[in-house]
This record gives sequence, structure tokens and C-alpha cells, in this order.
Amino acid sequence: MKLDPFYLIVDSCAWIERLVPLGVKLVQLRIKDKDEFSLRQQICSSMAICERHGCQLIVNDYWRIAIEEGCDFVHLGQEDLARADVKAIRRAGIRLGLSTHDDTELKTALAAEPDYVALGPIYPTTLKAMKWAPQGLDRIAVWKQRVGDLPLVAIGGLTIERANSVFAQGAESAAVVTDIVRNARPEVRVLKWLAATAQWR
Ligand SMILES: Cc1ncc(COP(=O)(O)OP(=O)(O)O)c(N)n1
Ligand SMILES: Cc1nc(C(=O)O)sc1CCOP(=O)(O)O
Ligand SMILES: [Mg+2]
Repeated sequence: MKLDPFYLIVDSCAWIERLVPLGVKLVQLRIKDKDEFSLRQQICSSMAICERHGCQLIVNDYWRIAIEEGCDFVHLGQEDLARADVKAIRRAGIRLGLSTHDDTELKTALAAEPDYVALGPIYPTTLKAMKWAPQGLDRIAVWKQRVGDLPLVAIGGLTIERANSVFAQGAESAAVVTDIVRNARPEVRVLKWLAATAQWR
């Protein structure tokens, strides 16, 4: 499986509607603190938009809803993974991406046979409080050696200016939130990301 080098993460279907038609091919819907009705609505609408535009949708956290609504890719962190029924996810034919931040987490993740491993935070992030210090670029190369052929996603504080370095170290995809959604012109920034990552696609 090959992941697009530009991995957009957003917190609503409204963002997906706005940005996916620009040519985004990999997007994660990462919604926090919404009721189940709203979650289902946003997931289903996002699926429809992504299908229309040939974009892979990845649902963060809500693996049960993903199964019930027929999604085909979920992302889980380590705490999510500990509570998830991975066999049920697999039985539903859903692909799985897993977060890692240290050696123990990588061991746990690899034992679950994921479809990709994410490493973060590469740089400081303002999106959420993290208990891990920034990993730095060299850690990406270490992780790449350990995951072998498995796709590696880099996340945390990434910008267009930092993207080439993460790919050069062995990341297949760069996952991004703030650099897009806090930009004064998100559409322009997405187009710049797509152009800047073209050589890695
Ligand atoms: C691509 C990618 N990598 C890491 C994360 C973080 O997942 P998690 O640790 O479960 O934290 P939350 O995003 O759920 O707050 C991610 N979502 N995507
Ligand atoms: C959601 C998330 N998970 C991380 C991890 O290291 O697991 S870093 C992160 C935030 C990514 O957002 P931004 O691009 O704004 O820094
Ligand atoms: Mg999570």
C-alpha cells in the first residue's frame, strides 16, 4: 500500500468539503467532543465527498462507527488501540494506522500488524498537549529501519518548509493540521503542499 505524501488532518466535514476538491488524496477526520449523531453525519458526508474525489478517508478514534458506516481506514492511538477490538476491525476489512511515540509503543503497534505507523511529534506542536519531547528528524530514520516496508507517517509541527527533510529521512507521508487550518489562506496552502510533495508522490 502506498500513502500519499500529503496527509491532511481536519476536524470537520466542512473542512473536507472545502479542501478535498483541490486534489487532496489522503485525509483524516479527527473530531473530538461531538455527540454520536453528529459524528455519524460527519463521517458519512465525508465518505461521500472523498469517494467523489478519489480521496482516501481515514477516521480517527471512532472504529465502531467506522465499521458500522462502512469506512475502510481508521487511525488509532495507543490508548484507543488498547480498548479496540482489532479483530473486529480486521473482519470488517478496515485498514489500520497506529500512533507511536517511543520504543514500547512501536513494539505494541507492530504486534497489531498495522497498515502504517505514525511517529510524532517530530517538531513541537501547538495542537494538543504532548507528553513526549519532539522526536527530531533523525528519529524518523531510526523508525524507518524498524518498520521496514511498512509506510511511516511523520506528524507534529510539520510545514511545507519542513516536509522534504521528513521524506528524506524515510517518512512516506507528512500529516498536517495547523499549517493548513490556521493559515490565513488554507486553500492556497493546500495547493502549495500538493505541489511541494509532487516529487514524492
Ligand atoms: C497520522 C496520525 N498520527 C498520530 C495521531 C494521534 O493519534 P492519538 O495518539 O490517538 O491522538 P488523537 O489524534 O486521537 O488526539 C493521529 N491522529 N494521526
Ligand atoms: C494529533 C497529533 N498527534 C501527534 C502525535 O505525535 O501523535 S502530533 C499531533 C498534532 C499534529 O498537528 P500539527 O500539524 O498542528 O502539529
Ligand atoms: Mg486517538
